[in-house]
Amino acid sequence: MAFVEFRDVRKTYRMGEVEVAAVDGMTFDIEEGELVVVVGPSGAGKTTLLNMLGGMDSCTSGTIVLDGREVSSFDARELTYYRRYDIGFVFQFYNLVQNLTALENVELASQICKDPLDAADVLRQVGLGHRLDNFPAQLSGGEQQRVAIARALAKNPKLLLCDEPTGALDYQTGKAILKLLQDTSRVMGRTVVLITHNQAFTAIADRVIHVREGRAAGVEVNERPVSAETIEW
Ligand SMILES: Nc1ncnc2c1ncn2[C@@H]1O[C@H](COP(=O)(O)OP(=O)(O)OP(=O)(O)O)[C@@H](O)[C@H]1O
Repeated sequence: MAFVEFRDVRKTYRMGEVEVAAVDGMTFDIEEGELVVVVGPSGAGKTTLLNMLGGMDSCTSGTIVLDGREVSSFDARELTYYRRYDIGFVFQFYNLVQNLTALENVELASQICKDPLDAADVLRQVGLGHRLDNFPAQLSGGEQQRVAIARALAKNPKLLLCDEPTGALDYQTGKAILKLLQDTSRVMGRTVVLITHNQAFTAIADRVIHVREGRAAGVEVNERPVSAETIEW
């Protein structure tokens, strides 16, 4: 059994008389410790996929399994625990609490977890050891995204889910964040799922899931992923 399994997963939204199939029979596996890039055009179903994997949305049919547990059969209470204990989220816009320091932002997340990592240690790991006491407004965009990544990692999650994490960053800063996410998988051994519309990111992934019209149109295992520093777009 794979670490993550999606089996014929569907998500339909009803808008008046019309039903929209945001995800329309999606099947793929993810192995533990992989960096996975989910790529596809706007409207393909990437965010819907991520929301279901992260327990923020439930599927209409199909099966979703993480680490041997059937997430797709969880009730609302189980989903709350799942989001809290098992999943770390990183979004395009960092969503930090503005009146808390970098350290306090990370500690806030650790406080709701069972087995959190030390907040200062994780901030040092993401290269922010010298910024612990700064407020978000005193940090650059890239530094704020590092805090957001530290906040997600401090929960010691089974899965780190990232939705367009470089979308608001300039080219060089975006590359540095990609490198950090790649190291999060390679060095720290975390399973990282990154969604993007940028095809260039596929070169750094262990596994690439191409999403088109609500389906996994192709899944590639990349035998030789390149370092995030070397890609260009
Ligand atoms: N809550 C909703 N209600 C109705 N339709 C929705 C809802 N969420 C998503 N959709 C539709 O489902 C489809 C897939 O949307 P989704 O946001 O998953 O795509 P995406 O690949 O993440 O796109 P983008 O790259 O633009 O964020 C789109 O046609 C979208 O309009």
